[in-house]
Amino acid sequence: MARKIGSRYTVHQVIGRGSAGTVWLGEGPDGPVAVKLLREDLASDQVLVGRFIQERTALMSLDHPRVVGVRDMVMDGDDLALVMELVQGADLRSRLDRDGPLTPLAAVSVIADVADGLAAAHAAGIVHRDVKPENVMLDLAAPAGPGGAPRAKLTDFGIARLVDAPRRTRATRIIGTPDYLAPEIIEGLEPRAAVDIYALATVLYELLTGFTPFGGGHTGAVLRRHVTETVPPIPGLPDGLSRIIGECLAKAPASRLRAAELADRLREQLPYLAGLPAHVPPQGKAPAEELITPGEAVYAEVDAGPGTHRRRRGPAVPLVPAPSPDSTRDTHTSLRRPSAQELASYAAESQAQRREAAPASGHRKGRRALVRRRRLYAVLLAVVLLLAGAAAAYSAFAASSPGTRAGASAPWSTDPGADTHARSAAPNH
Ligand SMILES: Nc1ncnc2c1ncn2[C@@H]1O[C@H](COP(=O)(O)OP(=O)(O)OP(=O)(O)O)[C@@H](O)[C@H]1O
Repeated sequence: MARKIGSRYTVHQVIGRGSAGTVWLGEGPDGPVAVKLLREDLASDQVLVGRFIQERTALMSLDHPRVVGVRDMVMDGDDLALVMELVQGADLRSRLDRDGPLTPLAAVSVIADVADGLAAAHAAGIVHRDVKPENVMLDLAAPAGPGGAPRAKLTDFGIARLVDAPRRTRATRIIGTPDYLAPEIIEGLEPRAAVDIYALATVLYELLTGFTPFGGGHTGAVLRRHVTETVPPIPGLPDGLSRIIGECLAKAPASRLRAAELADRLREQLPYLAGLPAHVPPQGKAPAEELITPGEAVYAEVDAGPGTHRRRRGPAVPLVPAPSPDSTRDTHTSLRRPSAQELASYAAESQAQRREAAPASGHRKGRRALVRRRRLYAVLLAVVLLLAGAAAAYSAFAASSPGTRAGASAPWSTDPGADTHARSAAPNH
């Protein structure tokens, strides 16, 4: 059913839904467009509308081949809509869900494209703040890139800020998608360009392996890992590419590469990636799932504006996928920011858990096994001594009491009444 949006656009059919609204296929004066109609509750928020007007110029002036262009921003009665360039293709999440990890060549080519888009945005002073596979469109109408990889475009620029800032971004809350959140956001710092680099490196990791480096399990566990854990290495990757991923996932924002540098460094890697196969994730239980502790429930508070907290698209579990109902990924969530003490306690807890769970060196592993064996022997010895003592005491008692001999089966009865009855009845026999 066709519907008018403002005086210039008509939308025909829904092509996608996200947390902020519905995306429609539409028609404008210059041809086909994609129109994102924001949710009603957002569209009626006066602060958001003000922000919408404020951001209009910045978002519309971001013009780059690796960014999905915002053509117009429309306010019409109850409708608040972003009119975008229509991309003939699919988002990267759908591609990943359908086909699994990409070959290293395709993954790096796609991420280099997105880094180009980010470089343009950062140069214009715009931080995306919600880089994730859902927000990368694969442009299937464009000629393919290196190794036949589709060209990529980053979309949803400024949406996280636009939609979330007016009502929810207080000092105590975190806005974003947990798997891709840079540690400084969790620690309460103002998100700068480096948060996009961290998120993009997380996406690269996910394209290569099929899972995010710190995702999986309870949201609190995910946040803690971002702050305290080191990146699990990807086997079989050229060192140069592993180094790039490590630098971009550095905990300190200043240590990360800038977007333009990242794009260049990734393209330098392309010759070394030709012919490398896509990663096949092993099956089994994810070690990170075992690291989740009950204390992490303090993070569970979620701002439940309609649609702001969605769980979907299956598990994003570190190392191997685990079909746990708790391991689906939150997308675009508003969370309570943990206090410094909570983070510190999670850090300490994390180290302790790591000592327990991480593969130990042969020496430490052997020593722990020895200590465990000794403890087991001590417990067994104590049980044997106790039983021997009890048996001796019983034989002494049995020898000195004829009444007990008469009701010999009674002391072993599981019925306390039977036991009492046997002993009290014996003298009458
Ligand atoms: N410019 C576009 N051209 C073509 N399809 C688009 C365009 N923008 C979005 N879509 C489609 O609409 C779907 C929903 O997009 P939307 O941006 O609303 O949500 P999302 O990014 O998937 O999730 P969230 O908003 O929760 O982060 C996308 O998955 C994509 O398939």
